Amino acid sequence: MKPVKVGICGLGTVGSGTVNVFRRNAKEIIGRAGCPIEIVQVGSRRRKDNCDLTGIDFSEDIFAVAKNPEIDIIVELIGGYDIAKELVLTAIENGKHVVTANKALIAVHGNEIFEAARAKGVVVAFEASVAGGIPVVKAIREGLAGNSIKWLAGIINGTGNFILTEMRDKGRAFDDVLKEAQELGYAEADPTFDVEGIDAAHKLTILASAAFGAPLQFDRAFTEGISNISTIDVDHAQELGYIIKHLGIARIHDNGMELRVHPTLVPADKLLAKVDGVMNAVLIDGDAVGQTMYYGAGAGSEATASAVLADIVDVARIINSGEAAAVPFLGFTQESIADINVLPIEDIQSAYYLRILAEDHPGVLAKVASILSEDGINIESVMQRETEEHQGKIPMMMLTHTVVEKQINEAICKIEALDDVIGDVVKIRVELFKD
Ligand SMILES: NC(=O)C1=CN([C@@H]2O[C@H](COP(=O)(O)OP(=O)(O)OC[C@H]3O[C@@H](n4cnc5c(N)ncnc54)[C@H](O)[C@@H]3O)[C@@H](O)[C@H]2O)C=CC1
Ligand SMILES: N[C@@H](CC=O)C(=O)O
Ligand code: NA
Repeated sequence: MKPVKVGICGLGTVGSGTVNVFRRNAKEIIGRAGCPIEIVQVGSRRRKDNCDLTGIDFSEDIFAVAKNPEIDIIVELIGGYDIAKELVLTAIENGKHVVTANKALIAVHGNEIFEAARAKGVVVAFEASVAGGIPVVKAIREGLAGNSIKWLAGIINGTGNFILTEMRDKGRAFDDVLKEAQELGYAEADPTFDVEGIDAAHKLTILASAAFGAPLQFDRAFTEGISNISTIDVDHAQELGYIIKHLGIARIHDNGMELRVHPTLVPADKLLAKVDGVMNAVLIDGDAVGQTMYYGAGAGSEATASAVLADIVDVARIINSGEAAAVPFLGFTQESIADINVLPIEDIQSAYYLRILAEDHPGVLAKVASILSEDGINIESVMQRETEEHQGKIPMMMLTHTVVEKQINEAICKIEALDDVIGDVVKIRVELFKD
């Protein structure tokens, strides 16, 4: 059988991992694909010492790789929006199939890229773009194809989860842990994408579209990062029986879908609360199967290479069996993809954790409680703690029952207007994983 020839663009963390794992596991990979596979060319700014390129042509010009007539599959591992888009469209224009780990590219330009690929009859595969090595795109598109998916929630940024875990367990400083995540190759080229939730929102956008059969709508996602999480809230949440995790949540309703990324209190006994370090996990609720969870390394050189190579195997099989055998890009045929309105964050329903700093006067708690009760918000539990940091003042932590976000925001405005209340009220959403 004719060998399938691969060109890799970008020899960084993931690119070098892909070459190294391919060299190590070529026999199994080829055995699974059912045809010979060869990495014939690598394009990148520079070679890497940790990667043996013997027998592979090296070029500093990634566009030369994308146009190389010998190549069947272009693997885009340069990252970013603009040049990556031009590169992928050039590859498609030249009749190449594309494998990419670039969630920014798919979340923002995916609709256009898929259209170009469909017109040219080539495949765009992107398993590595969401949750690194976890085969979660495959799980949604294929394994759960018999379900109506109701919601999904996931820890989908390895860097952010690594930072939160190290801060909580070892008391390490935010910047120090971020620096380590960068050294380990977990972080994005611009690490604000990790800590401000943009990377997680890219991934959630992709998961939601595959789960619900809608076009990609990254610009409508609600995004809040982890940079404002304080150790006070991490500690108080734990006392209340919760762990703070940075979650991406997508949920379908009759009038639209939720698409939101933010720090979230997760009950400590839930599996998601126990997902630590660079690990990712995605919990998916399907009407037939119920809840299933997918867990594994969300970032890192070889873990991500694992997903890139699985896509190469899939595409090699398609090359040999015909395009008709390919799973549609978002799991649904183009004709059945339908627009779904993304609900504004004010319309979502959630339980909330509130931290209110007040003068230590009698009756403050009663005033706060009466505002909440007048606004129809039930309190689940209250905790007061004197701290050395806040002499003469008293932080009050509250958990509310589920309400519409607009309602809690109005109550917070009234609470902040009380004379006894100091500064802004801290609000963190609580997820109970119910329907
Ligand atoms: N590092 C990780 O754990 C994961 C990364 N990803 C994604 O994989 C992609 C690659 O990430 P990394 O390997 O971490 O990045 P990286 O920064 O380590 O590697 C990118 C490589 O591409 C080269 N490059 C970039 N632009 C170029 C250009 N115009 N011409 C020639 N060479 C160019 C760079 O020199 C570098 O060697 C990104 O889209 C990232 O979001 C996805 C999952 C996990
Ligand atoms: N920067 C990302 C890499 C994988 O997608 C992360 O930390 O999760
Ligand atoms: Na994946």
